[in-house]
Amino acid sequence: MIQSSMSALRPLRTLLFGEHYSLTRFCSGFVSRMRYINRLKENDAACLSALQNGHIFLFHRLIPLLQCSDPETFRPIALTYSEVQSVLHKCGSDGSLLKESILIGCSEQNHAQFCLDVGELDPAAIAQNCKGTFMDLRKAFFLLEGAEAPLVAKAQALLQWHQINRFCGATGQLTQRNQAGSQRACSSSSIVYYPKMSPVVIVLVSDGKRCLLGRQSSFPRGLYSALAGFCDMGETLEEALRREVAEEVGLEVQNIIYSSSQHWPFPHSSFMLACHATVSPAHSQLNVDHLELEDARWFTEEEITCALQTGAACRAS
Ligand SMILES: NC(=O)c1ccc[n+]([C@@H]2O[C@H](COP(=O)([O-])OP(=O)(O)OC[C@H]3O[C@@H](n4cnc5c(N)ncnc54)[C@H](O)[C@@H]3O)[C@@H](O)[C@H]2O)c1
Ligand SMILES: [Mg+2]
Repeated sequence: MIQSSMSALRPLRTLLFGEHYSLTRFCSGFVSRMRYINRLKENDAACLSALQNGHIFLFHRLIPLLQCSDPETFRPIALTYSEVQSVLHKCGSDGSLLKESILIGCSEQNHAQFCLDVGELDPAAIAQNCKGTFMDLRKAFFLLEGAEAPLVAKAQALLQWHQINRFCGATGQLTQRNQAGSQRACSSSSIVYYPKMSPVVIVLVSDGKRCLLGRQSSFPRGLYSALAGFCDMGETLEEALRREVAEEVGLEVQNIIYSSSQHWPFPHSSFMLACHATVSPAHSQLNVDHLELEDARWFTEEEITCALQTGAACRAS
């Protein structure tokens, strides 16, 4: 009975997932990778062994090493442990730096992935030996392959967190990291520190026909964005959203709908929570706080479509 219902499902499976679909592999691959990463965070010896068989992405003072396949596409360079060891030796390091690698994930081929900042070494020599180029992440972010941008962003965020959290806030003593780099602990206070993200709400406000975008004076010329702001301690997502829109443009929003979330590495890790919200057309008069925003305006769908298509600055009439 079970067998016959399974075979009845086969055409549907093939339709959904293709000829090579395997239920066992499809379900267990993700689960086993997540459990593997979790185990590496808790077991220093297992993590060290995974590093020796894993892939390592290099950074220099938080700038990722990338390979440019064509002017529009960049990819991070995945090096093996022995490749990094050889590059470090050529650049005058004894290789002990490798132990400072930080776990960032696990590839679909089950290779543990790590990042390492070689900030003390000559970047030109490293780049030449690896046939890559160090490129500021802000410039490279939108040129990276879809799945690789979040991995590089996560790596940079973790490296930065370790660099600025070397001391315990309670005792002033140096903290020690675990092998995976998923935490730092102070042996005097027993406080364990975990990588931190600040929750930020970002909201597209609509009056039914137009949507509201604003710009800070620090934005590149012509760039407008949905309104955003940090959540305060004790606030819900909805409270933070209502407060930010009220502060920045003087409107009271309704009908808040959560849309999606994203880690944002700049300048220090934020956890962006994206929402939609509305105001009634009768209450859409803006009262911009110019200490926070240089400008905020209502834009029609045609204006936004045109700006996105041409890549030009989005200008209101
Ligand atoms: N439209 C946007 O502004 C936009 C778009 C994409 C990403 N972001 C990200 O969202 C973040 C927040 O947006 P914003 O700058 O408009 O926020 P905001 O409107 O809350 O104003 C920033 C100010 O909030 C204060 N603040 C409160 N909590 C803070 C914290 N945890 N970290 C730093 N500052 C804190 C500081 O005084 C800071 O100057 C930005 O740093 C940026 O990385 C914003
Ligand atoms: Mg803001």
